[in-house]
Amino acid sequence: MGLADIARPLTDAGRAGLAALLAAPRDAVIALDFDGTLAPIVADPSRARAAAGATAALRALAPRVGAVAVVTGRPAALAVEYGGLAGIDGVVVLGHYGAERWEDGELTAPPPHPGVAAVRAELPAALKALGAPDGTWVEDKGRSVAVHTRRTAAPEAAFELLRAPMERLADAHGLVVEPGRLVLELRPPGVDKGAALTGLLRERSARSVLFAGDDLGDVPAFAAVEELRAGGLAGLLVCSGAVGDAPVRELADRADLVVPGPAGVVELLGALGEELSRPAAGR
Ligand SMILES: O=P(O)(O)OC[C@H]1O[C@H](O[C@H]2O[C@H](CO)[C@@H](O)[C@H](O)[C@H]2O)[C@H](O)[C@@H](O)[C@@H]1O
Repeated sequence: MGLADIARPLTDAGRAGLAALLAAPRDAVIALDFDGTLAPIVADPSRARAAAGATAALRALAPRVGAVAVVTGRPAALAVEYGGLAGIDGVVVLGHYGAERWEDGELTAPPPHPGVAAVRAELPAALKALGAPDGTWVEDKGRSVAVHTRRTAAPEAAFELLRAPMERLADAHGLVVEPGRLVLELRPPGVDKGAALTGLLRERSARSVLFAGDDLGDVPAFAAVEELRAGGLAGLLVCSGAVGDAPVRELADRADLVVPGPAGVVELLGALGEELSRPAAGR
């Protein structure tokens, strides 16, 4: 299947975004979330890896566009490792929702927020006192901690049980809760994927953007593209419709294009790469 079969945006804005990307790819940024978008969702976060064909598709696209970026809640170095991104020239990784940046093998990151150490110390007793069910699991991400409920017997109920208390614990230490797919992440405030993406687009003087995401943490990036579109940037918003979990309604409703999970994202990226490898007027 070619790009015309795979990428049929439902909106005028999305069609304009795709057209602008194809007309002037070197002025375009392709920005992608990691978990649920480039990598299928799995029960153990340490086993998440880029979907089959994702790394090859990014390798083919990177030299043809202004920039390829991975914008993720993951630590940047982990996204590089799990995504097989280390050898791809021109890829930027904005990790921890934009607090970290990895480029050309160099990681830049601010000092850790002191509230994270405090939460890390208090969390085991807090979860016990709350009666967190068996299977509740804490992922220590260094700059944040994430409480996962996917491996409990009733993941949604466990998520709801823990949500308000985790918000109180985060607040007590100057942190915020980032809710995601059966995960409550306690992290420093002041960054989000919208600000991270906007900064990158400005830095690269981008004239078009494709952003693909699947989860609540991607909503600020969708909002940023919507706002930038109002100011003249062309943009295509892609929802990676979850395979397994229900899609995040807010993203699916705001997307110009919904694709079937990471396999669909890879298919889209592959078709874009193929299209951009054809000789065309103006490129
Ligand atoms: O911004 P992202 O790249 O989407 O990262 C957000 C969170 O993703 C991870 O959790 C999710 O993926 C796991 C592995 O597939 C899955 O087990 C979990 O249920 C999902 O919520 C990651 O573990 C978190 O640290 C990220 O914040």
